[in-house]
Amino acid sequence: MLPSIPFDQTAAHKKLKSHYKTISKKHLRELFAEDPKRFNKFSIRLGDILLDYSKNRINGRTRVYLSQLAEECQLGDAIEQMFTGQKINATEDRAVLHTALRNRSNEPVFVDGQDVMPEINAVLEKMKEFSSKVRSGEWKGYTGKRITDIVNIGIGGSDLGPVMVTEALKSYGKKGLQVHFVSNVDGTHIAEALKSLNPETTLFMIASKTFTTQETMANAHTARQWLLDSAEDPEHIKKHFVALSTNEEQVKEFGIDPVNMFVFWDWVGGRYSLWSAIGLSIACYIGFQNYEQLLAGAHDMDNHFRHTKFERNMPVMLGLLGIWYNNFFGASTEAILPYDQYLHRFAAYFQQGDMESNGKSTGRDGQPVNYETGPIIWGEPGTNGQHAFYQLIHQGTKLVPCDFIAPAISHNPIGDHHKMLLSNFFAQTEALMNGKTAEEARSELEAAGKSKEQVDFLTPFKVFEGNRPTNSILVKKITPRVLGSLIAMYEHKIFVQGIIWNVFSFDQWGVELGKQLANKIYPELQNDWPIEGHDSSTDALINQYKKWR
Ligand SMILES: O=P(O)(O)OC[C@H]1O[C@H](O)[C@H](O)[C@@H](O)[C@@H]1O
Repeated sequence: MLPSIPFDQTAAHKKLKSHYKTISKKHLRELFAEDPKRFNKFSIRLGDILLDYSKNRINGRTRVYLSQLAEECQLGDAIEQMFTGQKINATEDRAVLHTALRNRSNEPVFVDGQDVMPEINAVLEKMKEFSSKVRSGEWKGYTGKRITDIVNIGIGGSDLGPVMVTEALKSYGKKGLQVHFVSNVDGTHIAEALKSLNPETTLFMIASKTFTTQETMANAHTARQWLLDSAEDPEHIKKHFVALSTNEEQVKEFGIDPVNMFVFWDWVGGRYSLWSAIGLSIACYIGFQNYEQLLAGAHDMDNHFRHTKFERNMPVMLGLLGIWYNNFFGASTEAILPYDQYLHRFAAYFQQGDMESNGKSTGRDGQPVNYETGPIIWGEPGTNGQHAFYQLIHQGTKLVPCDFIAPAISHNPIGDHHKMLLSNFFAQTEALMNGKTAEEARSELEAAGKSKEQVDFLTPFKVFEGNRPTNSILVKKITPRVLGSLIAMYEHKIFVQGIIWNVFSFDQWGVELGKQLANKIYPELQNDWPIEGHDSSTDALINQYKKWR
């Protein structure tokens, strides 16, 4: 059982609160001037990943207090509880073992006294065999042709991870094999996906932990009908449908041969499932060896997280810095800004990862928390974001701590593109930190030949306060291994924060209400009679819809 320690009542919280009064008056420029070794002090290197967190509004003392906060909240014990299969997801009475899925050491991990590694390895072996058959063309469709297109049908965690990773590792993708993702119950999604596909060469992966999710089941049935419209004989389904799920009964009921089922377990959270059978589309697309590298990268980060003291621990420091801004500076959002077009779904992926995990307001003691918990996560790749929303980050009234991520080596070294991209990456964090003083703005305007009146008028608009905190995550190259480490780093950051905020990070009760209400309204839409019984707004909207459809 995880401890339940209200974080705002810890001694470290008190210290941080009064320390904040000093630090918040300091400009990052001053902090850098005071300490020439700042980068050395506040950066961590792990293999091909460098985390520079020196451009944060902290000094050595801040880090000491933040680490004390983690100690007081018994983070170390909580980490051990997760890795050793304790049922830390208490509201669902489940262990949390995505780390076992990528446990390349193969050391036993026990749940209820049973080692889970043999079954994990068996599924990985099955994924290896299957993916190599699909890639080599040995796996054939109902007319004997090789598979050219994989359609993953799933939503939430059964979609976002595979989408993000296959996009991020596109340069490792197999030629002649396309992956498509259908998630939305909006018929447009599947209709558009199927438009260009040939049933003879298309393989569907029905990805659903529960195999009861409305959207996924609706899309899966539509896909099955689409296949049968051409293949006719239901016997052919087994050549074109596989299931990735924990629910064997429902898979059978749908008509997928259990031989074509890739299982995982209730101790894999949906938003942490790309390391499980849910990763099959990834393994087929980039090849099993590369998929194993992804797992290995995550395992590297797992080891680092589990065995490194807090002050040198990437996920711990990222988590603590997030708490520093969220709970002491009052920042309510965090931006993730990858300077890598391949990572264009990275922020979207962690919107679910973070917001579904820590978007909670009940403490582990069952009491409402009276402090802020999970932030709003958002972001887009640079440099696009610079021309869209960076104005607010630079000069708006809100504090937006940002993570900047970039690879030193591009997969597409065309001309000077990468140098231009990276010059923007470096320039942005520098500008956010330093800002521009009124004097600097004035002299720039004067140098540009502006009149005295123009200089007086324009100067206030050209001033940048700076002092905007950023983390820079510079990696050598976005390889499967580096990506695996990056994903695991953010997963563990979320874990750290959930422990300290005293919430349960691995359930998602908040998603249920919408589902329940939609299920109630769905039958009301089956006829054209006006309805009543909801509030006046909902009644009127439904009735207008019935008139218009
Ligand atoms: O994999 P499934 O059982 O179909 O669930 C898909 C998704 O359903 C819900 O929205 C949950 O909140 C998500 O965490 C989950 O990933």
